[in-house]
Amino acid sequence: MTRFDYIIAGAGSAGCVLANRLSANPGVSVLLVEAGGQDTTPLIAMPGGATELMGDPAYAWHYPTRPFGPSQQVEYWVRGKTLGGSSSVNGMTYNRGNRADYDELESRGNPGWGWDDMLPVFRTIEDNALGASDVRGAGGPLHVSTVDAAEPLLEDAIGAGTALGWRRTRDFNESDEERLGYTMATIRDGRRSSAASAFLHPVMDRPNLTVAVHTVVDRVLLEGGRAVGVQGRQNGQAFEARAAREVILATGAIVTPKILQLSGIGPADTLRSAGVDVAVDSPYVGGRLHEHRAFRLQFRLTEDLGYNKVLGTQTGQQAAAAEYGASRGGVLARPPFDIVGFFKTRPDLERPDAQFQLASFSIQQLEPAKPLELEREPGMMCVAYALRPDSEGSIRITSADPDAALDIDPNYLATEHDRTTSVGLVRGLRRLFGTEPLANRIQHETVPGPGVQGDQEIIDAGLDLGGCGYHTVGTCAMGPNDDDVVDPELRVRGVTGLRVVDASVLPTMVSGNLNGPVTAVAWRAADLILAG
Ligand SMILES: Cc1cc2nc3c(=O)[nH]c(=O)nc-3n(C[C@H](O)[C@H](O)[C@H](O)COP(=O)(O)OP(=O)(O)OC[C@H]3O[C@@H](n4cnc5c(N)ncnc54)[C@H](O)[C@@H]3O)c2cc1C
Repeated sequence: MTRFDYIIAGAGSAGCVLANRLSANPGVSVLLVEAGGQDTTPLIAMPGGATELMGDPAYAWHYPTRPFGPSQQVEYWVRGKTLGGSSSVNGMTYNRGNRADYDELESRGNPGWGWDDMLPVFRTIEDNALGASDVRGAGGPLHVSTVDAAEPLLEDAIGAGTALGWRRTRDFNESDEERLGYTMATIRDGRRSSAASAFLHPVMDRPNLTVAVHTVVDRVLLEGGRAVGVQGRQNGQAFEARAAREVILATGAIVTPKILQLSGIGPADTLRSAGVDVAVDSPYVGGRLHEHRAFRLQFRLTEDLGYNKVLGTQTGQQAAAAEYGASRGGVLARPPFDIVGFFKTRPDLERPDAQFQLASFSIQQLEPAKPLELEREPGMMCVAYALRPDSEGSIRITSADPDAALDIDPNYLATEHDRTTSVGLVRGLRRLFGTEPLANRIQHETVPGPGVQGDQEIIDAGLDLGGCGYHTVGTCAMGPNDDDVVDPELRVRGVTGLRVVDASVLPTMVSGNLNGPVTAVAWRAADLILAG
């Protein structure tokens, strides 16, 4: 059996940062364990490969949820399964969330997580093409740029937003007002900047860092109330490794609570009914889950504009690939969503409560765990969600067998806040698409369609035709109370030598997409771990 100072489970957004930071001291040995394989496929570096990767079981996990909504559909929650984790398959939109999000985290009893602590972290990790400023970083490992596209259709969409009073911006992270513009993304010069390319590959040759791919962690080894290692399978064979200092779970907000529960740390009733001995009765492991419910709107265009024509046929795809190969340019060098915007669903709000992302293509009805298919006719798609949902779902094991399906209950739109905000956001987006100069480009709404008008109809359509935001948080949330899963230093309560560092530690949703925030959480967590 092998022994290391630190074992990090999961080489995703958080795990790659931790591996980089913890192995910086050559006197410390680090094992990074990843269930997926190497990230060598060119589809990862090419931004346009994201939609293909999401449907490919070699690079993505597909976790089924409980049936929900009017049609009792089962939804598949996608996560990255390779070095870089979800940052290798995600949509690359770069948002950090705002001052108020982090200040709230701190005011809930988590010292050191407020904006004044986190802004310097973001500035350290960023290499923003807009250059350094009071609120931006340059020269850091993570490449970020605003992917402009001076296309008439997109310009008209931005024009409609500014006509509604939303500010046009090139840096969404500068302010928290109503704003829209071309997507700021973890892309530079036509290449994705994943957590692996930014933080892991540059240090892979350190002799004190071991990276074990195709290695699944099933359980944390506990001895006398201390985490002493991990147990799992490597290429199908039993695998065990020991940690002299700490085990750190960074397997993401779906799997980290699963591993804790399989290790006997979780709600006693869940563990007992799954046949797992209870080591620590920790009631909120897997609970307090928050996820964005993304509503989808689609529109038919009056002219043959947008990407359906280019990417909807094999010839068009080949031409786009040739353009990308020749110059790393064209549509495949862009993030899936061209425009991002934030707005208020009610004028009296202090800050935006809705986010949308707009693409100049439209998709056929989603099929579980299948690549997206584009429509043939010209269309635009918009996905949007209530920024800070407070409905609480859960993730529970159903058996002591690590291969058994999880019980994932999204519990979407369970609160009045989430329902009202979601209805407001759909109405706000219809206003955007009905405003000139964009209105002139729109023939009609195809999804959910003009017949869907009442509040309940809008909510039902969002549940049946929308999707998850891929932003699960809260399942091992930090907090000051005895029953919070981890303390503000991300140590798992009830045992020693064990931390959680990934999206699951955030007790509330940050206002936006999650890759940037998780990267920053991991950077700060590394400081805490190194400080002992
Ligand atoms: C399809 C998709 C699109 C997204 N789009 C965006 C976007 O545009 N912008 C944005 O900011 N955010 C986006 N996100 C969200 C963001 O990427 C994630 O929130 C973030 O990457 C989560 O980081 P993490 O470290 O918590 O987990 P992950 O990055 O998911 O890492 C977890 C890692 O653990 C590994 N693992 C899982 N189980 C085991 C096991 N048992 N043993 C060992 N290893 C295991 C996984 O393979 C993975 O590599 C998207 C996410 C997805 C899935």
